Amino acid sequence: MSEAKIRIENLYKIFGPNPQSVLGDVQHGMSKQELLEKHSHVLGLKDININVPEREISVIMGLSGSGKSTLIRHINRLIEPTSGRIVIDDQDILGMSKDELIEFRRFRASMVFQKFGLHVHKTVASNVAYGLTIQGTPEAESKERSKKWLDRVGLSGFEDHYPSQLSGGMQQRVGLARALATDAQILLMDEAFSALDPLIRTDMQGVLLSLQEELHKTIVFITHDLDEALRIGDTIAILRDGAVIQQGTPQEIILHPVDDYIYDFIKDINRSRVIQTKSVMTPGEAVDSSLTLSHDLVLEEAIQLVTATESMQGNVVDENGEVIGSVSLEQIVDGIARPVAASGDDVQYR
Ligand SMILES: Nc1ncnc2c1ncn2[C@@H]1O[C@H](COP(=O)(O)OP(=O)(O)OP(=O)(O)O)[C@@H](O)[C@H]1O
Repeated sequence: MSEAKIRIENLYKIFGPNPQSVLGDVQHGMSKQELLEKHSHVLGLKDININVPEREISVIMGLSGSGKSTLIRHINRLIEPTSGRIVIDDQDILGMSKDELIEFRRFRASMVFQKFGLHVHKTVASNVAYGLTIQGTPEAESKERSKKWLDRVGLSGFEDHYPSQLSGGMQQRVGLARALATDAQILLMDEAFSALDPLIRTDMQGVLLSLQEELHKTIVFITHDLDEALRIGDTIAILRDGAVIQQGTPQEIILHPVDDYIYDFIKDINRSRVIQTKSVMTPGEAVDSSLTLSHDLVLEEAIQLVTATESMQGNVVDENGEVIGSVSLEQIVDGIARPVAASGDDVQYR
């Protein structure tokens, strides 16, 4: 895993007239419900500790009201914490002056919003150039960069259109181009695709993933949708009532849900499309089979290849083509059928 670009440490956020007066109670375990009933304060975030690795997509997932928006808005200090630290590139952003903060938002962190946040009276090209204009970039250069990013998100030819002339999916492409045009290393995406129809949404996820293969931004992506989280997240943190219940890679979360709450989230997913060969294989030496399977091949595809062999097994190779283990038909079927730990042990939920 890459180094942490953003470190969120012991972060608490309490909404209400006097958060400091009830912070101690929350730190000693007072629940969200009790805090509301006894002290009329709302617990937004509770002891959040998350490392956001550089050049990866970190998904924050949770149901409505779990604290996702509150959390992402701390990263560019649209919200001030009650307590805790947010360290970006080894700098505690809570110590930034007003000017440093403006600089940070202009050059280092861009945001993509659920409702696109476009200027309705500006053309598509001006919307994309907006961040560059406030950075002080000369007009000709802004224009050129705006055009380049519109090309990259598949909107060349739409420069002079207005947002209302575009579909929702196209408007969000403009939102994405605007965020990318500033060259900020950090992208904060708050339910960025949630307002889109399912097919367009899947399409936008593909656009983001293919751009990311080349750009390697540090992306914090908020969603309430598990399929989206599994598809785009290098890591996922799941929030409930303002606290992180589990964080890990999609494979870890599916194979090792820490409790019933997480299990309820994952139990209906199509495991064969998410679990990869490496997660069910026996690590070690090659077995007698002419079949090689990539370590990240999903089980749905692996099962077809393995059933076509005589020995009903194959060797698993890493990205360099080196054998790292083997997998049998039985292991694949087991992985698809029920939750198993990477070790092959059954997972107990209670
Ligand atoms: N300004 C505020 N004042 C009081 N309570 C707030 C404020 N902002 C958020 N909250 C509360 O904090 C909790 C977390 O809210 P938040 O909006 O971060 O959740 P969310 O997971 O983003 O939900 P959604 O998906 O519905 O946007 C909720 O209980 C919410 O009511």
